[in-house]
Amino acid sequence: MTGMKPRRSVLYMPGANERALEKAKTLPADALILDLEDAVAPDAKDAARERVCGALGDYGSREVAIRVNGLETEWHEADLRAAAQAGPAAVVVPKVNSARDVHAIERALELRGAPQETKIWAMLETPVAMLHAEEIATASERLTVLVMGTNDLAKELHAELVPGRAPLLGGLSLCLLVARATGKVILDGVYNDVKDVAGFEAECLQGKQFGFDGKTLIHPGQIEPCNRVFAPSAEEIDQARRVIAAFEEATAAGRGVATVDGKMIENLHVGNAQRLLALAEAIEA
Ligand SMILES: CC(C)(COP(=O)(O)OP(=O)(O)OC[C@H]1O[C@@H](n2cnc3c(N)ncnc32)[C@H](O)[C@@H]1OP(=O)(O)O)[C@@H](O)C(=O)NCCC(=O)NCCSC(=O)C[C@H](O)C(=O)O
Ligand SMILES: [Mg+2]
Repeated sequence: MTGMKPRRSVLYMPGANERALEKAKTLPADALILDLEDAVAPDAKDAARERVCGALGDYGSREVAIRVNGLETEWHEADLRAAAQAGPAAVVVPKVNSARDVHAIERALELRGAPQETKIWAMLETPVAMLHAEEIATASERLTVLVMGTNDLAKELHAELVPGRAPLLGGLSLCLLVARATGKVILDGVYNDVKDVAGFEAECLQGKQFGFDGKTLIHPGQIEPCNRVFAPSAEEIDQARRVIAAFEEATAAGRGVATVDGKMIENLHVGNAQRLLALAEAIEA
């Protein structure tokens, strides 16, 4: 678990919005996605591409990704060429529907000389992607992160975005199963109402309880609550330390099981406790 990267809060910024790109330098999001897709109007695509690719060096040690336009669009080719040359931490690809799509991106990045450090983050946001999630996740070693696109998914499903997200839970669960089965990081979708703090926190908590590694965001005001919810709390850290200590003690005494606060602890609980402590350390660092 060394080298674990916190990705509690991953903020989208419209690539055409100079003010937002500037402001993000001082924002405490774990990672940033400079967007060339939905947040940029067609007339502004070329200027946004140039601005975003030129801005990459300005965000310190944080992961900075570029979201390109989708494979079927007229801007995709130019976006990918520019991103490959700029060498962001990742290229975020919207509306990935198959392993073939991932292979096409991988080939294009290699042909255009993208550094190996530039990873692929695939957005899962269509019904077809839900059905192909496993083949997408396993299509390339370069693909390290799955990103839920819950607005597009709701649109494609003809579903409503309601508190608790009942219409989306099947897709969210499926993608989480795939992420965990294939060892990929997975980020939850965005919450559109930037003024609804309580609703946003409730959705962060739901995402954390599901097992998401973090959440994608659209506004600076969402960063602090998101970081808080997705970080291990002081109680969770204390509990994890006690689980590890109790299990070590049991093992030393020749037992394979222990109890902490009256609850059974086995080897499998130790793995989770170690992961939680590694995340806490990575956040601290
Ligand atoms: C949602 C917004 C349009 C709201 O804009 P606005 O009302 O102007 O916000 P504020 O006035 O409250 O802004 C306050 C200051 O914060 C800066 N700001 C705002 N948003 C960002 C941001 N995302 N990153 C960095 N900085 C930001 C403003 O410039 C103000 O700064 P200052 O002047 O110094 O006070 C707006 O927040 C916005 O455009 N958000 C991002 C939208 C976006 O990126 N959308 C695309 C990604 S989401 C998506 O595509 C979903 C997915 O694909 C799916 O299918 O679900
Ligand atoms: Mg989308």
